[in-house]
Amino acid sequence: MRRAWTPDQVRACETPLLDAGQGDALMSRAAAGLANVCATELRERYGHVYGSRVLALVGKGNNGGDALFAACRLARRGAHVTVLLCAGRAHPAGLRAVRALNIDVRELDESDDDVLRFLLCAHLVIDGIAGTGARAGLPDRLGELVRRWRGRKPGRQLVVAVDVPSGVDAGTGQTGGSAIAADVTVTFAGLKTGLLIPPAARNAGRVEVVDIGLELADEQAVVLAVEASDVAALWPAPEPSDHKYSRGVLGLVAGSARYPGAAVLAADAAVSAGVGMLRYVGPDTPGGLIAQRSPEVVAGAGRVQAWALGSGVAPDEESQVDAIRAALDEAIETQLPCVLDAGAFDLIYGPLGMPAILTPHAGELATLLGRLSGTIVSREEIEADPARHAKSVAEAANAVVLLKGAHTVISQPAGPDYVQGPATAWLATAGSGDVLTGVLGALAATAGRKSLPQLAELAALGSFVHGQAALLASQGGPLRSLHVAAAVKYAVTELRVRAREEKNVGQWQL
Ligand SMILES: NC(=O)C1=CN([C@@H]2O[C@H](COP(=O)(O)OP(=O)(O)OC[C@H]3O[C@@H](n4cnc5c(N)ncnc54)[C@H](OP(=O)(O)O)[C@@H]3O)[C@@H](O)[C@H]2O)[C@@H](O)CC1
Ligand SMILES: [K+]
Repeated sequence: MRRAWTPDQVRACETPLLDAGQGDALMSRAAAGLANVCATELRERYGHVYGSRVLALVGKGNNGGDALFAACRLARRGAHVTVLLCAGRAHPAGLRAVRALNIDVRELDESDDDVLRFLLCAHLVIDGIAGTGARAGLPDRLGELVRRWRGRKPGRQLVVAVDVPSGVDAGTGQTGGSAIAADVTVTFAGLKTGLLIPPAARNAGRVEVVDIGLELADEQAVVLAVEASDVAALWPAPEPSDHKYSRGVLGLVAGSARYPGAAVLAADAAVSAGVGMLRYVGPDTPGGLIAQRSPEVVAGAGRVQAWALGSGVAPDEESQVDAIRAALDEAIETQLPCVLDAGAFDLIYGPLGMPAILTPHAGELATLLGRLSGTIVSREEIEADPARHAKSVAEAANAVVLLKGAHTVISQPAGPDYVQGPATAWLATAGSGDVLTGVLGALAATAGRKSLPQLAELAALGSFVHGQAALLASQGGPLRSLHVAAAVKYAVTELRVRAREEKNVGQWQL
């Protein structure tokens, strides 16, 4: 599991060490780790550190201090370093260190053209303008220069952000008007929440964590992300004594004569994800299509361990809406977990009476937010701060909210958020959400876990595996949602087998 902490949590952890006079040591470790990553990246991209042109953008705080000391280390390894002071002042000891090495130090009072020339000619730009102490957005002139640089940036140029890309809010993940877009972010002690939360997560690139001797407690992390190594442990697997009913039965109310494909995709995905049994509730079309593709699916309602409701159901499909309503009533009575999508959202007017995962996209979240809390927000406002708005709906509906998007944000009323990054942009295609509903439904039916924190973890797991299945189905090119549904089985199997092999290798090495 990847874990992230708020800047305040990291600062609280730093304070005793700073009080004990270890601030310089912390910065020295941070700068050494930063310089090492820069050197490795320079070697990988250009073959050498010696002779490469490095530009360090330096702000007035400790983030700039890290960049200055790292610049010294790279200069000692033969890089041609230029320092651009972006705020007039800079970390005094760091500045003394670069001056002692005769490193070229410039100020932002150079002409725009000169600054752009520095930016465009560097092999490596180190972004030490601002870190955890920063607000979202860059100051006006700097922001404009960064925008112009981004428009003309050479493809091979490397941008390494120090701790967080400047211009992002390290806590909330907001970016304001302008922010640095990094290829790599070298962060210290542990991930800051803004490195996982969109939109800032898009600016971070690959994130490398440098150990500087701070111990952040795993259980206090407030944003998490499921990764490959978690799947084997978390994915529900049958015991030898299990049968189809004890594994878990999923009830699916989805699709309609108008949108039959949603039901077919959700059913395919649930079967592929390994549900004990699937009961499909709905009209002959799409019921007949499902039976043809998946003869193991049982038609009609019956006892289930979870419901997946609403994909491909329009508000005027009365029989399907009634079936959803009946399933919700049963779920409230027996506290069955439900996965609610599309057509099911129209039936939510307040806190839900059963454990549930809602799977809206930004537009549907805006509608839910308006209905549940009277707050009117646009789709764009949600995309600018998805974590906050997902949390509002999670609190108002007392449910887990999985907000679909390139980054998937999973929020719950009390407990950590999860953010799953994009596996492949090809997944942005019709039917993706229906496949996800099937996967989440299968997980809810078979995991036997239904507290909201457990459902939030399952939602993150399902989202991650959905992305891995998309990677298998895509192979770097266009994909079909049917193939993603089928690939769920192979994604889970591959990740389980890989975990077993790694465990065996580990034992052998011991
Ligand atoms: N503490 C430690 O032990 C360790 C800390 N470490 C490092 O310290 C970093 C935190 O340093 P920090 O607290 O000095 O703040 P920092 O992020 O450098 O800059 C804040 C200054 O920038 C300004 N500013 C604000 N917003 C801005 C914006 N959008 N764009 C531009 N400027 C902006 C604002 O000034 P203002 O504009 O308000 O006058 C403020 O004074 C941390 O990320 C890590 O790298 C490591 O060395 C490990 C040990
Ligand atoms: K930075």
